[in-house]
Amino acid sequence: MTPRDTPPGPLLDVRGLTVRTDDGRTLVDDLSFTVGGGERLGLIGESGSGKSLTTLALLGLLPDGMTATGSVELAGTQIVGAPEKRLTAVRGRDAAVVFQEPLTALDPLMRMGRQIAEPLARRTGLKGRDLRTAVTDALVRVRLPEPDRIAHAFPHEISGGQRQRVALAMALACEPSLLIADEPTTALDVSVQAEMLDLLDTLVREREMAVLFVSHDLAVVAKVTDRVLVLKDGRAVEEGPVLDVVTAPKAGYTRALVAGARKLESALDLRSPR
Ligand SMILES: Nc1ncnc2c1ncn2[C@@H]1O[C@H](COP(=O)(O)OP(=O)(O)OP(=O)(O)O)[C@@H](O)[C@H]1O
Repeated sequence: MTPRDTPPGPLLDVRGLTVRTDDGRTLVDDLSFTVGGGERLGLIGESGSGKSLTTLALLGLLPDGMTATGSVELAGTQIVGAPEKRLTAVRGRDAAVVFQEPLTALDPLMRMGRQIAEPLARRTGLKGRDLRTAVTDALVRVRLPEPDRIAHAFPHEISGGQRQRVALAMALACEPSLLIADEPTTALDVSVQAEMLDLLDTLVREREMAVLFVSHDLAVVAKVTDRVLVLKDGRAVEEGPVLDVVTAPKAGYTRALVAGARKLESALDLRSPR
């Protein structure tokens, strides 16, 4: 990871984050949490609990008709209320996001190689043949076979699992300090899911990158995070080390989540020591 002049304190410091619609509905309610450099936090809750809106608010990407209040400091930059120019500088460099549906992040009319080349060129200044080599390397690093074929393909010409790897390669191309992964495996087949989780785990570990991992699936979160924050109806109901929350959940809602978590046992067995 390229060292940057980041101020002391957590990499991501969220205080009293609240998201309201223009017609007065509160969808995220007074949320506070931190993510330190290299730390992995899981954000968990069932559908509609406010996970996606929280991640969008962290990067100033809320849809029209919604407003965030409170404070989100990312690597020392205040995101809430920041002008677009400041947000553009932060996105990709300090935090990059991988969404559930990679097509959200990919331009359907641009070959995959060019899409990865753009952030790579911005960060490294590479051009021409060197840039092409760097693109191939980035595709190899996310374990894509036939990187040259993938680089020449359009998004619809490769599989969903391959697209998600390309989206991950794009997110990593800027070497962000924080990777936000919003249900990155939910749309994938179960076998592909496990590979993707393993890949994500390895790549962020190598880079000592912090991760905010968003999922409705406690088993998945238990595999890849250190700490977990449980959301219900836009509010935090519980937070703690993932093993504590899983083995001794305090809130009734968390207890129900744990009871319902499929394959939790096997997930914990597979959890690699950190
Ligand atoms: N563009 C929008 N306009 C109005 N309400 C919205 C919008 N997007 C989300 N919501 C509402 O905000 C609440 C939180 O949604 P959010 O998408 O953050 O939940 P989530 O936990 O990410 O769920 P899922 O796992 O299904 O994506 C829900 O009640 C949802 O209906």
